[in-house]
Amino acid sequence: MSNPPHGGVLKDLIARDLPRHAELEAEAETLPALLLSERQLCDLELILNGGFSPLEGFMNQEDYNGVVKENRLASGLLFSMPITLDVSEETISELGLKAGARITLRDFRDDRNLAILTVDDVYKPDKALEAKEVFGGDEEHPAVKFLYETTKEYYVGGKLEAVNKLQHYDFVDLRYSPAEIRTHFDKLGWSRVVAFQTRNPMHRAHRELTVRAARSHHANVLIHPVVGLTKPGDIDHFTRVRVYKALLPRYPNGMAVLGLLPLAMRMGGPREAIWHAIIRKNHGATHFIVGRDHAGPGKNSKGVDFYGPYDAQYAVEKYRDELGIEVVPFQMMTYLPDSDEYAPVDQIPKGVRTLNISGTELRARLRSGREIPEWFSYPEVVKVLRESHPPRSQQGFTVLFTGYPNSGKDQIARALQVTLNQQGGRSVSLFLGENIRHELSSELGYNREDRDKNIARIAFVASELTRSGAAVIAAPIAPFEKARQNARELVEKYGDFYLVHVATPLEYCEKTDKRGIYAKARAGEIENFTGVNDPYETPAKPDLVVDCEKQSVRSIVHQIILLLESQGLLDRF
Ligand SMILES: Nc1ncnc2c1ncn2[C@@H]1O[C@H](COP(=O)(O)OS(=O)(=O)O)[C@@H](OP(=O)(O)O)[C@H]1O
Repeated sequence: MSNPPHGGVLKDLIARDLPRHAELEAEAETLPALLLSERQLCDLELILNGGFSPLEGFMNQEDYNGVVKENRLASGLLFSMPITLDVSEETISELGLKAGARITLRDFRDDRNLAILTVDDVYKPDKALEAKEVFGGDEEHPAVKFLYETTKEYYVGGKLEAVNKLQHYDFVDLRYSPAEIRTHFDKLGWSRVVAFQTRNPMHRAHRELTVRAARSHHANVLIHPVVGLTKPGDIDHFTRVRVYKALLPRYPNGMAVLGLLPLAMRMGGPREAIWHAIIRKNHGATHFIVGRDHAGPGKNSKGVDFYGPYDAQYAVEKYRDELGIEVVPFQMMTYLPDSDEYAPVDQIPKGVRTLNISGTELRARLRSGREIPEWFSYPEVVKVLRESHPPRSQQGFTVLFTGYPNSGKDQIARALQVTLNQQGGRSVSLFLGENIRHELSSELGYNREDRDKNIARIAFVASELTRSGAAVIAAPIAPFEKARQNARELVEKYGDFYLVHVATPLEYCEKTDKRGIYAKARAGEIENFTGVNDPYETPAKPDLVVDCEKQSVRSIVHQIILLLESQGLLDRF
């Protein structure tokens, strides 16, 4: 038998409402509909499948106030995280949201009807209070930023009736609802289960920690990673799940199960730890590991920790009697090279040597292709990480040339393409100003708005190619600083971006113009011609400045190659 759910009854609304499916589906089609955001969908999924039991819907004002102020629902039951459905004033009037109204909640990805909400109340939350009480109030806290920047001004409370499950297309076999995982535990004959929450890849330390927890509590292990929303910048869940799958065979046979949790984390430290424990209890776990700085977002920009390292552990300890799931506090595990074992940091005798690789160090090693030792992680785990974090020599990048017409940027761009092709190892895409005007921007002219659009399109394509590991060489005029800066920001999400200012003087560009295009512009036959009757903004922070009047194309290309080499992009293994 698994642990009873929070409040005693698993609120599996999908199972409850299945007998009325046809009727509810028909009604859902007739009601005003609200398209849910990604975060709202995560919350909805866990309300519908009972992961948030005893909730049967989004919180009304009474529940919300109780949870914000004292971690309690109106019934008095412990609950630490506000689960609310936010809407704007326009949506309230568009959908006619008022007590008693019924609306359909839809999935924005496929327009499927997921649930019908019967409105209990519509209320305006005190965001400052929520920010302070629930998350600690620091304006840089990701959940506080989300609250102020993304969350709408009103909340709608009300119970839900389930119409359809959310559709998932990734790792479907590993997604267990609470009822499914409980059945699975029963099948395996597990009655004591210690759940492990994670939003990071797992290495040897995590395997040791979970096995120790299992050993000391005579339990089996549920590896229960979050695959909904985690902290921005985290390793994507596709990579992480492949890591967990690779790690699983390293557990003694039959000891551990991997199940994915579609939770939208808030990074709420102590509040979140209580919430996580309740969710795991609903999934049938009897024990829950709470580590150092559990669900904490780290430090703010001043280097101050959002939470103390053990705040989460104190919080769960405070409610231990009513949580109904035993919390297993854990210290960080550290490697002891002399005995080739892992031990909790607080149990290491003075003078014993320890080794550790921080997350930052790990990322640096992945980037450079440097060794990741077996004492830290398993080769099969490292292999998965390396596949999604290729070394610099296999990462994509973009070189954007900017300069006057006939500045020589096209010749340099072509020569650079040939040089990179000679080196091999990457696909190289070349976008000359005129090709792009022909293929991608044929309807655009040369006023500022159109030029900005042209550069934005080049940047979009360049960013996608950079993401997939290609080298992109683009050579538009790109006369405006803002558009160049936007291009940089977009590409840098996925790889390196280098701006090369081809600063050949205008007179020289004009003098050597064999196409006669400057002459036409001077004769008034071309409007908005850069350098003649349209401005060129000199780049404020180019990565390189070159000049075709003074330098040969060959020497300029060599300079660029040296720049790329210095950044590790041309290394060979
Ligand atoms: N009005 C006007 N101003 C500037 N350039 C003009 C104009 N009309 C046509 N051309 C020719 O169009 C070529 C491509 O321009 P771009 O797409 O690079 O311009 S921009 O970056 O969008 O500003 C560019 O060629 P290259 O310099 O060879 O790229 C110009 O020769």
